[in-house]
Amino acid sequence: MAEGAVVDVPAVRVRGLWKRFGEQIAVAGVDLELPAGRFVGLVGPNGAGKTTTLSMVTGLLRPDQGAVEVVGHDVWQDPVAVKARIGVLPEGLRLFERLSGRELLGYTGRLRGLPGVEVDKRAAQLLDVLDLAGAQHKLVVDYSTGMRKKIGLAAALLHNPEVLFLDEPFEGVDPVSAQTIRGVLERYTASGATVVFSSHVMELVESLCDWVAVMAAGRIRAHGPLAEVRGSAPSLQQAFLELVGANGRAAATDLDWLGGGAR
Ligand SMILES: Nc1ncnc2c1ncn2[C@@H]1O[C@H](COP(=O)(O)OP(=O)(O)OP(=O)(O)O)[C@@H](O)[C@H]1O
Repeated sequence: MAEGAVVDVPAVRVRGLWKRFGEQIAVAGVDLELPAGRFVGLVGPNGAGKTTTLSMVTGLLRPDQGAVEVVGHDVWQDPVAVKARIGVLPEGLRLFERLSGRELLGYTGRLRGLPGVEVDKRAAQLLDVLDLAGAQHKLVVDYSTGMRKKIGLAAALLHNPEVLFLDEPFEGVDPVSAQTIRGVLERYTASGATVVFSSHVMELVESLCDWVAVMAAGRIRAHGPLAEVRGSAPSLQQAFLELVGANGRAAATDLDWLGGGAR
């Protein structure tokens, strides 16, 4: 970890977090502490509450109850301090469609208060590394799904945040670009910064993350160093299935009408 990084202050501290949508309790009392300088994976089945949790942690959604601190600052009492220190690539990212990728980064950088020369330098480097240089003058509305993820990631990294939150960052991204993104993120965490990302892809989480939080039905089922969460299971996938109780779920054998035979 880099000298001078926030060693004792966790990157994220969540206490008693709750969120209900009508009858649906999406997040049911989450307590979580994520150490700084880690590559953290937040995993869980569909509807587990990952996106709702990340939205509350990043100040996009107000919790019903509970407190969140990011690098020691309360998200809801000191939102400006938190937002200056984080980068977010949310699910269903909304971008300014009528700007080119280059213009979008220019605009984001100025909003972040960076000097124009610095914005230009960082934008050019990010576009280059993420293989978007050739498309930098295209309007964002004409970008593919993967290109949108990449320009969103560039915008989230531009101000060199202390903590980067990514919701399904690899969805729709081709394998070559995924490898590039991995490289960028590994370099970023090696310098003491923290990445928190949600994913369904266990192999990816297992190969990238050194810290994992498993969520199911609005609660944290396990969290800690990857090896600890995996325990004696042969893979994170297996540990995950055991933790979320999916092993007993009705198997596809019930669908005996599916496939050959009578229609
Ligand atoms: N705005 C909303 N209004 C009503 N219900 C919601 C809303 N957002 C989330 N939910 C519900 O809260 C629960 C948790 O949803 P959430 O999107 O946080 O899960 P997730 O773990 O991110 O799922 P996935 O992996 O499928 O993206 C689900 O039951 C979902 O239907």
